[in-house]
Amino acid sequence: MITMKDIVREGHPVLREVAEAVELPPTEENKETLEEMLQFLKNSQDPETAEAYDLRSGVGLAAPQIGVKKRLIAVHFTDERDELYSMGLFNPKIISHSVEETHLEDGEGCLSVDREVTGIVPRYKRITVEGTTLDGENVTLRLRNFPAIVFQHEIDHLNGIMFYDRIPDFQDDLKRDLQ
Ligand SMILES: CC(C)(C)[C@H](NC(=O)Nc1cc(F)cc(F)c1)C(=O)N(CC(=O)NO)CC1CCCC1
Ligand SMILES: [Zn+2]
Repeated sequence: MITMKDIVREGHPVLREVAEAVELPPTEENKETLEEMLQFLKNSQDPETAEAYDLRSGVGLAAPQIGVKKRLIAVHFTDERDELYSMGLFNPKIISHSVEETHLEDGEGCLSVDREVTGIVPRYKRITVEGTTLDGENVTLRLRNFPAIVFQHEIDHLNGIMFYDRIPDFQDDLKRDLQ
C-alpha cells in the first residue's frame, strides 16, 4: 500500500519532468499502480487508516509523486454539490477550457510540498478533460470550480509543473505595498 514515505517531495527531479503517456489498453502493472494511487486517497480520508499510517488527507495524486513517470492521475473528493469524484485516469488531457479563471481562497498545497506557500493559484474555471478510466472506458469530463482545480493541479504534475509556479509575482508586491 502507498504511504507517505512513497510520496516524492519537492526537489526530486521526477517532479520536474514530463511524464510519458501509457499504452492502452493498460498493462496489469499500470492498472495496479493506478488502483494503488486511488486506494491511497481513500485510505488518507479514512480517519482510522489515516491515523494508523500517518497519512496526509489527499484529494488527488499524480504518478510522478510516487516516482512513476507515467501519465496517470487519481482523484477522490466530493464537490460543492456533494457529488463524489473517485477515479483513476490514464493519459488525462485538457482538451478545452474557459477563459474565465477561478482559485481556492486559501491558495493551494501539495502532498509533495512540506511547507506553506502563500498566494492565489489561478486556474481555469471550467475545463473539459479526456482520459481512460480504470475499467478501460474513454471518458470526456466537463468540470468546473473545485473539481476543475483538482484535475488541473494533478495534470500539471504530469508536465512537471508545481502549483507555486503559477502564483503571480505581483502578489508579493501588493503585500509589500500594503505594509
Ligand atoms: C495537499 C493537500 C492540502 C493535502 C491537498 N488537499 C486539499 O486541498 N484538500 C481540500 C481542499 C479543499 F478546498 C477542500 C477540502 F475539503 C479538502 C491535496 O490533497 N492536494 C492534492 C495534491 O497535492 N496533488 O498532487 C492538493 C490540492 C490543491 C488543489 C487541488 C489539489
Ligand atoms: Zn500536488
